[in-house]
Amino acid sequence: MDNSARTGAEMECGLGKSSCNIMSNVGAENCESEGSKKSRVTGNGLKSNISSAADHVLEQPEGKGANTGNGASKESDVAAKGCSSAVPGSNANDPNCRRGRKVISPWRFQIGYKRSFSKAFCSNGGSLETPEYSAQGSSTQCTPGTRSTVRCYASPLSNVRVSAVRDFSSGKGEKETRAAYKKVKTEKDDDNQGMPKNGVALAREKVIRSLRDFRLIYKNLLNKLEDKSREGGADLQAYKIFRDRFLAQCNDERFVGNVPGIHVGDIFYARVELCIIGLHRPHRLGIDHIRKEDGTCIAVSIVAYALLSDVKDNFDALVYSGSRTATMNQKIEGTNLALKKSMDTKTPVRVIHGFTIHAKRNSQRKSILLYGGLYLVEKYWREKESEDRYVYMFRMRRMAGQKHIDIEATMKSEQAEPYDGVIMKDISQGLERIPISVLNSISDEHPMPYIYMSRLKYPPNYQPAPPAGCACVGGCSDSKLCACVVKNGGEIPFNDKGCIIAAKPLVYECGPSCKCPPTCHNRVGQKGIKFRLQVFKTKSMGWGVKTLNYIPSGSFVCEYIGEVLDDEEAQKRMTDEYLFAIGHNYYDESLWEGLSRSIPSLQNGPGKDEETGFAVDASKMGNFAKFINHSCTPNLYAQNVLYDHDDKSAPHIMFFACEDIPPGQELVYHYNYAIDQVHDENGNIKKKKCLCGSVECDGWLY
Ligand SMILES: C[S@@+](CC[C@H](N)C(=O)[O-])C[C@H]1O[C@@H](n2cnc3c(N)ncnc32)[C@H](O)[C@@H]1O
Repeated sequence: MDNSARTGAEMECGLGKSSCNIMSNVGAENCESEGSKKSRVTGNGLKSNISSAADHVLEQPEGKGANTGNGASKESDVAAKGCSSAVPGSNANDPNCRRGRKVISPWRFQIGYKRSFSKAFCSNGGSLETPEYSAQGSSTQCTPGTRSTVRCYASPLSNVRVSAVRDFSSGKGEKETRAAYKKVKTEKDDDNQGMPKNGVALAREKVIRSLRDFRLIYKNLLNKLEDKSREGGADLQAYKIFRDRFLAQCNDERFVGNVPGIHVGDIFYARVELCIIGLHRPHRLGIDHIRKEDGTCIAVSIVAYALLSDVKDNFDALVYSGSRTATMNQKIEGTNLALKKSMDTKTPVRVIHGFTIHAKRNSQRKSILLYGGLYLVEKYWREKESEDRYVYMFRMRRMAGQKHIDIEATMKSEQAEPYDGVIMKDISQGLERIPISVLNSISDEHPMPYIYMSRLKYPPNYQPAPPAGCACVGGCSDSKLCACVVKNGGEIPFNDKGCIIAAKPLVYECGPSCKCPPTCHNRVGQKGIKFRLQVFKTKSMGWGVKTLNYIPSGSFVCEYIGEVLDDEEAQKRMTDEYLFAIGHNYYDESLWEGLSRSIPSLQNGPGKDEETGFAVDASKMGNFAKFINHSCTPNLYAQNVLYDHDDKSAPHIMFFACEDIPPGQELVYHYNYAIDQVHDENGNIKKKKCLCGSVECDGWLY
């Protein structure tokens, strides 16, 4: 069945026309469990017939393009013949020739040592409060020697004009700038000041991290100032807090040419952002310069404000009016002289285009700063501006050979506000403790419909024995009298803030058989989500999940929910994007090396239980965790947890934060696919490029 046909069938079900249409998609067991079906009226008044109290069919809003399905599946799949040759003894019918499954393992950077989340890495001691980003708070954290003062440039504003230059598009200009650009590249080795590749990636990561930290501080500050009519200068205040707090991240180095880590086409939202990353250091002046050893000054960057239409029409060629005071005639001195020197020495000048756009939804004005790349000053002249006032004009041309910038497309994505495009208020339709909204600010696509469940669905004949619970009527503590503490190797695995103390092959939470109260701090993952999370459309990896709250390291984030399938059934499934292999890896030395393994039930090696394999399939039924993407530098890790049964072959997969995660950050874990071990239904090795963009990316998802 193709995707569009499938969408049609599920919509019919969602509209309550036929409860059985969906069966062709979600498996016959739904039809069989008719007796347990509940009819639910969903948020928008549509009805869905569902197979358990915890299930929801997600409706497809009319006319929306869900038939494109999982955007991720369109990405770079490369199939290579070779199951039978590359993997010895394997072919499509060989049980070793498996399709893709993620496996549970701790965050890989923990391997080799015990990482205590709540003590060493939870900067907030597990507090759910976002760390305080205030000037006062941070100044006490810095010794005077490490603090620096904020540079405030109270100099007169430079006035900039961008206009079309009639004789400017000749081939000659382009040839000259191309040659000059080549020369710069050769002299500097590359666009990144001759840095090695890894250094470039690190520089990029530093830029991204700095901007993220600054924006968080700025946003918090603006929220606090809201009642006080948004005092001016909040950007500078935020900058001061940022510098106090993250001095090491500030780039005070002065560069001629491109600044490592900053790409042509990058967008910024405040002048101080340019200072932070070292693209243009003066906060107000339009021209930045450096002093050479011989004492002469050359200009290295300018900020050129203009109307959006002018920027669109004259991106490659602009006329910049020099720096001046409001009343005086301009002179060739100071930064104007520096710009002239750049012309004389053919020194490339970074140009940052500044303009204003209007957000689509509320027409609010938004200032944008766009890094346009390197330009050469070609010519300057004196021009009469009014009766008794003269200004200097500098004609600049973009050096050829640089990345093309599609201004229209850039503006379109910028016009969509970050919180524009919430297309579903709650994908869980009330099944989670906190609604999970869905945001798509880049297209009108909706997630592929699926049955929402907040609890695992076990195979019909699966009936594990209930666990022997503890008898701690008054609550559990680290005592040998608590059966659950003993099962955990002598300690409760969580601190009193509910943060996991260390990754372990297996964690036993207290469960329904225990006598302790629901407030027992050995009940964490079973209580469900406690942070505001959002499913969102990513630029290149289909859907993803991000947090809207600050998540302290070690916190429980969510469980991976889907249908629990035995291995045989899992092998039959055609889609494996959402398959999670469980219960297989307690004894894998490479995964748990150095981590606490003192779990009594694991001491005697694999038992019969663990030989039976299970997988959780979230393709047709599951929660929002199915949308969490992979990253080679994850901020979540998957933890085996047992609480409602004792069967180690089918543990719950619970995600915990392995670092403090700021609001707005995408949630990601390491899928741990074995490279070249994923096969399609014909036995061919399947390969997929990893698009996580991390500095330490391994290159391949599988
Ligand atoms: C469990 S799904 C994650 C949600 C998925 N993005 C979606 O839209 O439904 C796993 C699939 O997402 C895509 N994906 C996740 N992380 C990725 C990454 N780092 N690079 C490339 N593709 C990724 C791949 O297509 C992968 O098979």
